[in-house]
Amino acid sequence: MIRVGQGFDVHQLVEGRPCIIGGVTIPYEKGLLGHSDADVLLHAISDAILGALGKGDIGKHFPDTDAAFKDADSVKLLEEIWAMAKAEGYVLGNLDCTIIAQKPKMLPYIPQMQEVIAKSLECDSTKINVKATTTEQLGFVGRSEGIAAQSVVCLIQDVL
Ligand SMILES: Nc1ccn([C@@H]2O[C@H](COP(=O)(O)O)[C@@H](O)[C@H]2O)c(=O)n1
Ligand SMILES: C[C@@]1(CO)OP(=O)(O)OP(=O)(O)OC[C@H]1O
Repeated sequence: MIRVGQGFDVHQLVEGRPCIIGGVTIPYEKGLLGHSDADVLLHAISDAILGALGKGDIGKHFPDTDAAFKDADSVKLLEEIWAMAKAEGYVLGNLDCTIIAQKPKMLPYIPQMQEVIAKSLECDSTKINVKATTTEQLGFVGRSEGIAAQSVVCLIQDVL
């Protein structure tokens, strides 16, 4: 069986927080605000996988009211979600995602993000595509008030 899912997330950019996107800490004057490490890209990917599995969203599994997830490493959350997919016999077909950010420049960090994501999803990094775009200075992203990310995923159930 083939299942598809999509995910979308937004986090506010504030001073005094690290800028962690796709599991990579990017040097920047601001970082993303959240209950966890606020890794907007990994949250969009997590939601896409949960969507494909028909299992709700990241907040359902890791509530932002639970102190256990304060400053949580989103790589670990993604790995837990991937364990659910594996338990149902799925492998990753492919994953495509977009970071929507006016700043900072993502391009230099994308290969490293793809490696982190591929390791978490136990697949070759050729199955993972990360892109970035600005909003041409329009809207909250364009004013650098926040960063958004979206993702689509294709999961294939191993039916040997
Ligand atoms: N935060 C970002 C945004 C964009 N990029 C790269 O720049 C290219 C041009 O962006 P446009 O929004 O003007 O289309 C884009 O294709 C990305 O390669 C980036 O690295 N970081
Ligand atoms: C990841 C979780 C974990 O508590 O916290 P946040 O970092 O606030 O992220 P968000 O994408 O707003 O919602 C999911 C939360 O449950």
